[in-house]
Amino acid sequence: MPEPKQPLPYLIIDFDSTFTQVEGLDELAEIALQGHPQQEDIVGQIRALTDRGMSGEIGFQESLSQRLALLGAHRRHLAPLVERLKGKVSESIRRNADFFRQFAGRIYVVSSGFREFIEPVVADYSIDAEHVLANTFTFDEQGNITGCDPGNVLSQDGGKIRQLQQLDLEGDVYVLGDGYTDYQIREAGLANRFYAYTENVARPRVVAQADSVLPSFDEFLYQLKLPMTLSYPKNRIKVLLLENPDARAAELFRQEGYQVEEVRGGLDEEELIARIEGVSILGIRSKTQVTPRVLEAANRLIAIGAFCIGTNQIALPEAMSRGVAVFNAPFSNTRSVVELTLGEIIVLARRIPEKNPKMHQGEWDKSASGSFEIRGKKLGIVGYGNIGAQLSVVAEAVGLQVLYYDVAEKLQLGNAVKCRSLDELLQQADIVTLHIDGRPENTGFIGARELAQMKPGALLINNARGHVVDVPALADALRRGHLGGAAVDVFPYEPKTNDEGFESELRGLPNVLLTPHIGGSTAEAQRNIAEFVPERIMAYVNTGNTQQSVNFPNIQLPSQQAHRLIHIHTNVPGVLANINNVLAAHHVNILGQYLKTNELIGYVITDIDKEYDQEVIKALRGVEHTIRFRVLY
Ligand SMILES: NC(=O)c1ccc[n+]([C@@H]2O[C@H](COP(=O)([O-])OP(=O)(O)OC[C@H]3O[C@@H](n4cnc5c(N)ncnc54)[C@H](O)[C@@H]3O)[C@@H](O)[C@H]2O)c1
Ligand SMILES: O=C(O)[C@H](O)COP(=O)(O)O
Repeated sequence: MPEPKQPLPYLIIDFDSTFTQVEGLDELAEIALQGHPQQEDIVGQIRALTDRGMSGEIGFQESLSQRLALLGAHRRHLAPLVERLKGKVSESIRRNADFFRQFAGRIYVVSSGFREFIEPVVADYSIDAEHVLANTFTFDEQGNITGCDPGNVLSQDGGKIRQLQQLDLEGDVYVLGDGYTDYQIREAGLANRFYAYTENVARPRVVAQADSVLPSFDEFLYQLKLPMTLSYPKNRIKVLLLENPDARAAELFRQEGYQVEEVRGGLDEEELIARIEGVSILGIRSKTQVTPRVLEAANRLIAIGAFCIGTNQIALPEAMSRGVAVFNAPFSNTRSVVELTLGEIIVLARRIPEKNPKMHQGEWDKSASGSFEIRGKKLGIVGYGNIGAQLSVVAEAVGLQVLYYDVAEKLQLGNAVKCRSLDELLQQADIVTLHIDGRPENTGFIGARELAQMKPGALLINNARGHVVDVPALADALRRGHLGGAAVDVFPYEPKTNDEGFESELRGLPNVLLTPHIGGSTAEAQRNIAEFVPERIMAYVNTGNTQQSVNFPNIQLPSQQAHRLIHIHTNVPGVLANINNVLAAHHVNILGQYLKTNELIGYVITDIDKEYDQEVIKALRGVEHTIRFRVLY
C-alpha cells in the first residue's frame, strides 16, 4: 500500500466504545458481580452513569466515583476483563490492525478508563505503554479495587484537556472518540479536528459538535487517503430496500456497516430512476421492474437482491453487461407455495369460495352439488421445477395421481407420470396447476386454445406469474362454466402497495379464489429469504464469491493472505492474457486465479502478493473490454 504523502497527524483515540465496542468498567462490573442477586440492577446503574458522563450530562469525576463505588471489583477480575475486551475491539479497528502497527508512534490512546485493562489490549496493536494515557486503580491489601489514583489528571473534570496540555504535541492533532470529553480537547484548541466515532455508539450531543462523523475507522482512513485493509469503507455502501422484505434483511445489512434505506411498497420505473443514483445494493421483490433504463441510471450499483424466487422482473442481460450481479432466494419460499396450492386444490374441489361468502351473509346452502374428493383425481403440474416437483410429492401423499409437463428433462418423482406435451396434460387433468417461470416467452402460455383443451369442470391454479395466463380468456371459460373454478395468486398488473385497489375481470366469478400474491408470504419463508439473500450479497461484496448468482458465472475462491482483485469483462478472447500481462509487467506475483465465463461476460478473481502499487491498479482498469474492476482487500 502507498505511504501517505503528508506526515500522519497525531491521532488521539479514546478507548471505551471507540477502540473497543464496549465500556471497560461496565464489563468489569458484569464480571465482578457474576452470581450477585442484584447483578443486573447494579450493572444497569453503572451503564446509566457511564452514559450520563459520556454525553456530558454530569461531570466526568462524579460519574466515575459513583461507578467505582458500585463496582465491588477485585484484582483477580482484571485478567478475564482483558480477555473479554480483546475479543471486543471495534471491528474496523481490528480489520486495520496493520495501520496501527505501521503508525503506532503517532497514536496515543487517551482515556478516562484504566491503564490496567487498556495497556494489554492496545499492546496487540503495537501501541506501547508510553502512548497509553489513562487512569490507574487503587487497591486495598486484599486486592479489592477501592478507587482511582486522585493524582492522575484523567480522574478529574477536564482531565483529557490537561493531559493533552501536558503532552504538548507539535503539529496536527486529530481526536477520535465517542464522548463529550473527547470533543472538549478540540474545543480547548488542543486539536485541529474532532471526529465523532459512531461505530459502537452515537451520542447526538457529541455528533453535533464533530468536524466529521466516523461510522468506522475505515472511513477515517479513506478520508485521509491512508492505507486501509478494505478498498472502500462499508459505511459508504448504500442499500435501497423496496417492497418490505422481512426486517432481518435491513438488520443484517446494518450489522455489516452499510447505510440502509427502506421504501415500504414498490417504485415504478421513473421513481426508481430518481432514487437509484449512489445506491450500491438494490433489494426488491416480485413487483419492482429493474429495466435497462433503471440500470443506466444506477451509477454505483454492484448487486441486486431479489428477495423472492422470480427474477423475470429484472433485465438480467443488461445487468450482466453493466457488471451488476443478481442474487435471489431460489428455495426459500418453495414449501409455502406448495402448501398454498394443496390447500387451494381442496378448497376449490369443495366450492368453498362460493360457500364462505354466503355464510357470512347469513345464507345456509348445504349441498354436495359440484363438490368432490381429491383422492384419485388427476393433478396436472405444468413446470416441474422446485415448486412443481415438491408439490408432486406432497400431492401423491394425499392420494392425487400426478401428471407433469416440463420443457426440460426432469427426474420423475414417486409415481408421477410425464406428459409429452402440454395438450396431453390438459386433456387428462382434473386440476391443472401452473409452476413455470416468468420468462417473457411464457406470456399468454395458457390462452383460449389451451383452456378449451381442459376437461369440462376442471380447475385451474396459477401461483406462478400473472402474465402466463390470458386473464380475459380465463374469465370467459369460467363464466361459460367450462371450468369448474380457479385459484389465482398472481396478476398481469399488481397494486404497488396495500393502499392501491385491485382490479380484475376475475372478481366476482363463481368458485374463484383470489389471493394478493401471497404464495411465498409466510413468516418462515420471509425470514429465510431475508437471511439468504443478504448473505449471498455480502459474500459477493467481501470476497467476490458469486455462488448462486442468477446472472454471473458462479465462482468461489477460498480466501488467503493476499490482495483480491475482481475483474468483470465482456466475454471476448484475450482479456485474461491482457490482465496477466499487466501483472507480469509490474512483477506482481499471482497467488491464485479463477476465470469463468458465460454467454456475455467473463469473471476473474485474482489473488496477488501484498506488494503492488497504484500504477498496477490503473493499468488493470485500463485493460480493453473491462466492464468493472474492484480491489476487494
Ligand atoms: N405466488 C408466489 O408467491 C410465488 C412464490 C414463489 C415462486 N413463484 C413463481 O413460481 C414459479 C416456479 O418457481 P420454481 O421455484 O419452481 O421455479 P423453477 O425454475 O425451479 O421451475 C420452473 C420450471 O418451469 C419449467 N418451464 C419453464 N417454462 C416452461 C414452459 N413453457 N413449459 C413447461 N415448462 C416450463 C422450467 O423448465 C422449470 O423446470 C416461478 O414463476 C416463480 O416466480 C411464485
Ligand atoms: O417469486 C417469488 O418468490 C414470488 O412471486 C413471491 O414474490 P414476493 O416476494 O413479491 O411475494
